[in-house]
Amino acid sequence: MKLNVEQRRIVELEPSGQMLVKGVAGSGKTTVAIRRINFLKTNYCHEADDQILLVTYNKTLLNYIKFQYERLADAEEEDFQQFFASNANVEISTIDALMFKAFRAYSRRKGVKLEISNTPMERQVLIEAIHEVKKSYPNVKLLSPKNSAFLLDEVLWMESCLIEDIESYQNMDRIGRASGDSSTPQKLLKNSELREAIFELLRVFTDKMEKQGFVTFKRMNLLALRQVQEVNAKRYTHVIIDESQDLTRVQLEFLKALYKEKPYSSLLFVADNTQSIYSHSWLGKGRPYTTIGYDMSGKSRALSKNYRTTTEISTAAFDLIEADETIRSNVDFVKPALIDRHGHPPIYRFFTTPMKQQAFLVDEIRTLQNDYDFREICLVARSNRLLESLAVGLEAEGIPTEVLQGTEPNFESGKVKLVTMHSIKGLEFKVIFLVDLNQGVIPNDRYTDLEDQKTVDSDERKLLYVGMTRANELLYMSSVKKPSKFIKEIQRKHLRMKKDCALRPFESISMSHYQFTDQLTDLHSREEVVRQWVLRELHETYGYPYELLELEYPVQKFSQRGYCDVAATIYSGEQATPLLFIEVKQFGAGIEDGLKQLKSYLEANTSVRFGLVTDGLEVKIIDRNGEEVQDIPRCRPQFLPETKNTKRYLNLKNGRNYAYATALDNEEVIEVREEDTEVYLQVHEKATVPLIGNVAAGLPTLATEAYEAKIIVPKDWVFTAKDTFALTVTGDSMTGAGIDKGDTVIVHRQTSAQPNEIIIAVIDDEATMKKYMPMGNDVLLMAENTDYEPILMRSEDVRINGKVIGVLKK
Ligand SMILES: Nc1ncnc2c1ncn2[C@@H]1O[C@H](COP(=O)(O)OP(=O)(O)OP(=O)(O)O)[C@@H](O)[C@H]1O
Repeated sequence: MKLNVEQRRIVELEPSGQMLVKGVAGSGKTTVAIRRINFLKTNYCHEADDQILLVTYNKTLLNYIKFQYERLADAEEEDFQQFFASNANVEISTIDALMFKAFRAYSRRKGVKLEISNTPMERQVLIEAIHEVKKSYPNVKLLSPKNSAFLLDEVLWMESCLIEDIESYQNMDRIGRASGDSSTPQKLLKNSELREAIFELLRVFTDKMEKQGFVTFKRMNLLALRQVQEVNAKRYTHVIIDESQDLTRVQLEFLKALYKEKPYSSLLFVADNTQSIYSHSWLGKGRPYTTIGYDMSGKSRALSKNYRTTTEISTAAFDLIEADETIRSNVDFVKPALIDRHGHPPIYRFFTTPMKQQAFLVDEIRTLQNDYDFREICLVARSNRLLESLAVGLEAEGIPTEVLQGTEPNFESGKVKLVTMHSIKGLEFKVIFLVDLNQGVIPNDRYTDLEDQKTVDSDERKLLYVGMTRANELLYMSSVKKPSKFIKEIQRKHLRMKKDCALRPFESISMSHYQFTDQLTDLHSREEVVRQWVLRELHETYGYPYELLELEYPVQKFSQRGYCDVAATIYSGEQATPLLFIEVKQFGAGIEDGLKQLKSYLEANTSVRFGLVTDGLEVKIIDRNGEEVQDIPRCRPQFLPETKNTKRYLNLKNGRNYAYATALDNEEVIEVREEDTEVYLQVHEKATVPLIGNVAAGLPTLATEAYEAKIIVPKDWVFTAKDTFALTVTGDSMTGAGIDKGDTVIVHRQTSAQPNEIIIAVIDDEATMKKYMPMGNDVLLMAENTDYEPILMRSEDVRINGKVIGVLKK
C-alpha cells in the first residue's frame, strides 16, 4: 500500500516531544502508527537503551494489528517481522497488559496481595458502604441502595479520573457524566455536601474492598500508576498511543510516566474523538491536552480521507454525526473527506422476531458465500451473550463461526467472525452485519434513569458509528421488534432494503401525503400504509410518474375477477399495458399469501412481466415465470404515454439539461427529469414565466400583464419569478450555444452581466441576443455562429436588458 502525502509526512515527522494525529475512521491512523515505528527505529534510536512502545486499546486490536502487519511484512518489508520478535527494542502491547504488570510489581514491592473484583461483588460492597456513609450524611437522598449502579459508576469514574482528594472532586467538571438521580434533578453541584458524601463513599468503599483483599479494575490502574511514579519506570524513548481518545486519565498519566524524554524522543497521541465510546475516557470527552500537561498548538496533524469504506457507507454513517451537535462541536472533530470508491449502499432490515433475523443472516451469508470467504464476514452485536446465541444458530445451519474475544483470535480461519460493538473498534471486515439495533439495546437503556440522555445518546451514537465504519464493502444493519431511534437518523435515501435492489426501507407516510386519495375506500386500512410506501418508491426511486400507476387493477381469470393492489403500466403507442403487478400485505403480516395471489395474477395477464409482493418488511420480486429476480425495472422514457408535451430544457443557471414535460391538457402540470437519468425530480415550488414576445423585440421596460403564454418551471430554475420573462428566438446567431430559431429563452431582467454570459442587449433600439465580452471601455458582442461577425461597441452604447438563464427547446 502506498501512503498518501499527508500520511507519509506524519510517518516521517521529526520527533519533537508530544504530537497529535487526529483523523476520521479508516483514514490510516493505525497504519501510520505502525509505519512510524520503523522510521523511528531506523532514524531516532541512537542509544542502546532506546525503546519504542506502541500501545493499543484491547487485545483483539493488538492481535489484529499483529496479524495485519505480519501480512504486510511478508508482502512488503522483510524487517517488519522483527517488531514482534521478543528481542526487538520495540514493544507492542495493550494498555491493560502494561498496567497489570505494573500492578503486580506494586503488590510485590508493597508485600500486599490483592485480586481484581467483579461487578456483583463491587455492588454488594458498595451497598454496605452506602449504609455506613448514610449515617454521617442522613440528608443526602442519593445515598440509597437503589442508586447503587449510578454510584458505583461514579466511584469508578472518580478512580479513573485520578480524583484523590476532596478538593479535586468538589471542583471537578463532570464532563460526560450527568446529574445522577432522575427523581431529584440534582446536578451534583460543585462544593456541595452531596459531593462530599460521595467522596466519603469512595473512601469507605475502597477500604472495605481492600480489607477483603480486592481492588476494582480502575483502582488496579491507580496502583499501577503509583508503581511507575514511585520507582523510576521511564524507559521508552518513543511512545505511540493508538485510540488515545478512549484512555482514562490514569492510563494517560501511566504512559507519561513510562516516557523517557530525550532531545530526539516523541510521544505520539493517535485519536479520533468521533470514535470515543467509553464514558470514562478523558480526552475523548473534549478535554484539552493541557489537562494532562501537553500543549498541542502547532503539534497536531489531521487525516481526513477514509480509505476503508465506500462513499455509500461513509455517507450513511455520517448522517449519525450530523444528528449530534456534541460530536461536531468537539475541538478535535475532523470532517471526513470522501474518496471516490463506490459500492452498495447499506442494507437495513427490520424483523418481528429474533428467529426471523437469524434466518435472514443464514440466507444472506449463504448467498454471500459466492463472493466472499467466511473469514471476510463479521457479525457485530452489543453483547457477548447475543453473539454466543447467534453463533450457536449459525453453526446449527452449517456455518462455521468464531467469537472474537480476548485470547488469540485467528483472523485467517475460514469462519464467520462474531465480535461485540466495543471490541470491533480498530478492526475491519469486507462484510459487516450489525444486528439487534433495537430500542433499549442502542442507546442502552441501562442508564436511562441515571445519566443525562444527551450524553448517553452521544456515546452510543458513536458506538454505532464505529460499527458502521468497519465495513470495507458491504454493510447490513438489522433490528428486531423496535428499531433503535438512531436508525431514523440515517436518511432513507442512503439505505436499501435488500441487496442489488434499489428499494429503500419501509417508512410510514403520513396520511396527508397519501396519493390517489379519491380512489381509496379506507384511508386507515393497515395495508394502505404499505401501499403508499410502495407507490412513493415507484415514483421517487424507480421514476414512474403517478399517471402510470393504477390502483386495484382488474385481473380476469376465467369467470373470476380479482384486483391487483397496484399496477405499473407502460405505453406502446396508444396502448397501455401492465408491466408490473404489486401485491401488498399489512405491515409485518408475511408475504406467503400475497405471493400465491401475485402468481395467479401473473398467470392471468399475459402482458405483465414482473410481480412484487411486500408487507413492508419482506419483499419478493418475481418474473412472469415465477422465478425470483433482484429488482424491478426503472421507468424508461419509452414507457411513457403520449399524454405529454416533452421538451428539452437547457438550464444555464446550473449547466444541466433536463427533460421537461407538461400535461397535454394542463400546462400547469409539469414533470422534470434530469437528462440521462430516469428519476423524476420532485417539483416543490413552481415559477410562472410569461412569454412576452420575441428576442428582436427585446424586453419591455415595464412589466406587462399582456403575455402570449405562460411557462411553468421549477422555482429554482429562476432567480426571482417577477423579474423573469420568456422570449421566442427569431434568429440563428446563437446556434453554437444550442439556441435555435423557434426555441424559447428564459431571461432574467438585469442591467449588467458577467463575461461570457448570454444577454439580451439593446443597440440602437434594436434587441439582440449575444454572448457578452467586456473589453476595457468596449464590449464585444459575440454570436455563436461563424456566419456572424462579432460586434464591437462602446460600453455606453450597449444597454443590457437581461441575461438568458434557460432555453426551452422547440
Ligand atoms: N494510503 C492508503 N491507501 C490505501 N489504503 C489505505 C491507505 N491508508 C490506509 N489504508 C487502508 O484503510 C484502512 C484503514 O486504515 P487504518 O485501520 O490504519 O485506519 P484508522 O484511521 O486507524 O481507522 P479507525 O480509526 O477507523 O480504526 C486499512 O484497510 C488500510 O489498509
